[in-house]
Amino acid sequence: MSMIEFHNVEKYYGKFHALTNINLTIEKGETVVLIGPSGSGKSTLIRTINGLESINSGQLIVNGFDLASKKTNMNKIRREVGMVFQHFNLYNNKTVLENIMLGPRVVLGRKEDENKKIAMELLEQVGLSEKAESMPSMLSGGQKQRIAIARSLAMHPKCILFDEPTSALDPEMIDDVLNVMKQIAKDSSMTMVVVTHEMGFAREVGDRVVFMADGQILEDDAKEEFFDGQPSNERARQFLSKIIKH
Ligand SMILES: Nc1ncnc2c1ncn2[C@@H]1O[C@H](COP(=O)(O)OP(=O)(O)OP(=O)(O)O)[C@@H](O)[C@H]1O
Repeated sequence: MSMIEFHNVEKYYGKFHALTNINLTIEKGETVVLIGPSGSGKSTLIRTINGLESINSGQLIVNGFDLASKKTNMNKIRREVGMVFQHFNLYNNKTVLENIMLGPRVVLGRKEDENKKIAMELLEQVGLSEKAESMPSMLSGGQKQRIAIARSLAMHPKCILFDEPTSALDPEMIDDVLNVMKQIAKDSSMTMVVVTHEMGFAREVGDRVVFMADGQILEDDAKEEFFDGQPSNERARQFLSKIIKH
């Protein structure tokens, strides 16, 4: 069974056609990088996977569950599919440790000792053990994003969606966050869908690159094909040469 399957998916915002005939299958353990110009529908696509946006037609299956079916428990989908946002979305009135422990305590009922142990291990994994008792306002953007990643991992998701996780960061913070993401990508059991312009990340740990424009998927290639060959789509080629230049 694949982790994510889009079949002929359409999405409208009012009359605006945001996603057109999306067909995309993502296997368990794959890291897929989604690229494309601003407004091409990348965020919309990624947000349909955990139900933050609904679809208008077609079929979207996540870990075997049909998201359009009333029988599907969306809370279960959101437990299994984590999300990391551009602007972190941490609870600013809670310590770093509390930010990480809250979801597992409330949603999973994880016992306090075990919850704390897992949270501390994750803080170590993202290189921020010494920040456990800090408030998010005391952290840099890159540190906040690493905490947001740890918080997502604490739920033991099967899949994590990353929506431009480094685009709000100062350049010197970006590598710290990408390194944490690369570590996660190397864990072969985790499925990752990443909207990013960081082609170094795609080259190093991506399995596939998907190019979108105007709400459509115009290119879906294995990484080697995308970078070492040439995307067959003209717009994808132009986009690639533009982002690689900058
Ligand atoms: N809630 C909404 N209501 C109406 N239109 C929307 C809404 N959200 C997004 N759109 C429109 O849908 C299109 C796709 O937006 P989306 O955010 O998915 O693109 P994107 O590729 O992620 O862009 P960016 O790289 O700038 O974040 C855009 O034209 C946007 O204006």
